[in-house]
Amino acid sequence: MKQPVRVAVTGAAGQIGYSLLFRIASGEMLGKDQPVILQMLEVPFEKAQAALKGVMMELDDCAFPLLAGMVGSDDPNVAFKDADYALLVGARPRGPGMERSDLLQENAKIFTVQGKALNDVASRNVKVLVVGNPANTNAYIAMKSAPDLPAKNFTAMLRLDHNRALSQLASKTGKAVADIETMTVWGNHSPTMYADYRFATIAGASVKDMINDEDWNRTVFLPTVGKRGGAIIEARGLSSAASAANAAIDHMHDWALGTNGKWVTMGIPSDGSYGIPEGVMYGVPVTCANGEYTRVEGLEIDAFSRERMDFTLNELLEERDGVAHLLS
Ligand SMILES: NC(=O)c1ccc[n+]([C@@H]2O[C@H](COP(=O)([O-])OP(=O)(O)OC[C@H]3O[C@@H](n4cnc5c(N)ncnc54)[C@H](O)[C@@H]3O)[C@@H](O)[C@H]2O)c1
Ligand SMILES: O=C(O)C[C@H](O)C(=O)O
Repeated sequence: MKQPVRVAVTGAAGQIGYSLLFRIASGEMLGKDQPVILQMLEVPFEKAQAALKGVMMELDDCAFPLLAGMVGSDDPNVAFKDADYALLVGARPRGPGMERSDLLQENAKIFTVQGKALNDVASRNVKVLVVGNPANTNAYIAMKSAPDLPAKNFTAMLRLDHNRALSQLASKTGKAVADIETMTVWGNHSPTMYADYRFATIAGASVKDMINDEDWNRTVFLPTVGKRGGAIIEARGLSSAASAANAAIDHMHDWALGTNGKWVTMGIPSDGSYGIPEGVMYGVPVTCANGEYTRVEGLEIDAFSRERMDFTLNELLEERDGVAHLLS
């Protein structure tokens, strides 16, 4: 049996937490041979702490063979202690009619505190995934607040957008989701994201040629994928939870266990390639192996793609400027 690893999850009593924790404890994230210790963080309010206790009681009641221990806390220094993985979910979610920028200031403060705590107490190899919105900028803030940890350890979740794009393409082409390869989503997890199927293939054939409808790409596909989060909020009255938890599982699973050469999308700090300034937390195609991600390099960027990639970049640069005062 492997030694247990420590998985910290913030916002553990929230909607996404409720869809996420049981799957981590059952081995869906890190493998059916990997014991885990769950270290769960919630806000220091009676209602949230009581709800967290209830979640922990239910985790107990599942008698998961891989659940080697549990910690519930309102202190980031306890929840992140020696953490090997940290899923930063806890944040205020967007309600109907709200844009992510409305949440920026409020949530930014959370991620300076949590970045510092990760810096102080987490494993030096901790893999951090930020889910709480605005995810890219929150990940950027956490990374900047943790100067002693490698910047590459901090990532933002674009996987839900990636999965949404796959489903739309499967439906359009009448093919199976599992058969679609080399799809990506560039930029910010927001409606400005650029879901790009120019390189995507199904059984070696080009998806772009198969669809052969640039108007559909621009007027149906891109807005559908980009605004899907808002559409779900309108329909449910709450932001996506099970699909978001599923994407978080996919992201961490692939980062830890590898993608066998398959492309997935991760928000990672830019190295300056594709004209994205260094350090910006930007969605790009990656492959994963041996616990590391590697950016897919050298893709051709045409004029339309450049425009879309710069548009989402500019939003990220504005968000970055909006939180600069918290990082000085
Ligand atoms: N990146 C994505 O693709 C994606 C997708 C869906 C939702 N989200 C975001 O995920 C976040 C969580 O969504 P949810 O539906 O679970 O919300 P929720 O309100 O149901 O749960 C959030 C939980 O976080 C807790 N929390 C708030 N601040 C905290 C802090 N400082 N430390 C620890 N816990 C804290 C709250 O008490 C609450 O229990 C939101 O920001 C939402 O917008 C991101
Ligand atoms: O848009 C939101 O706030 C919810 C979430 O980010 C989503 O994409 O479903």
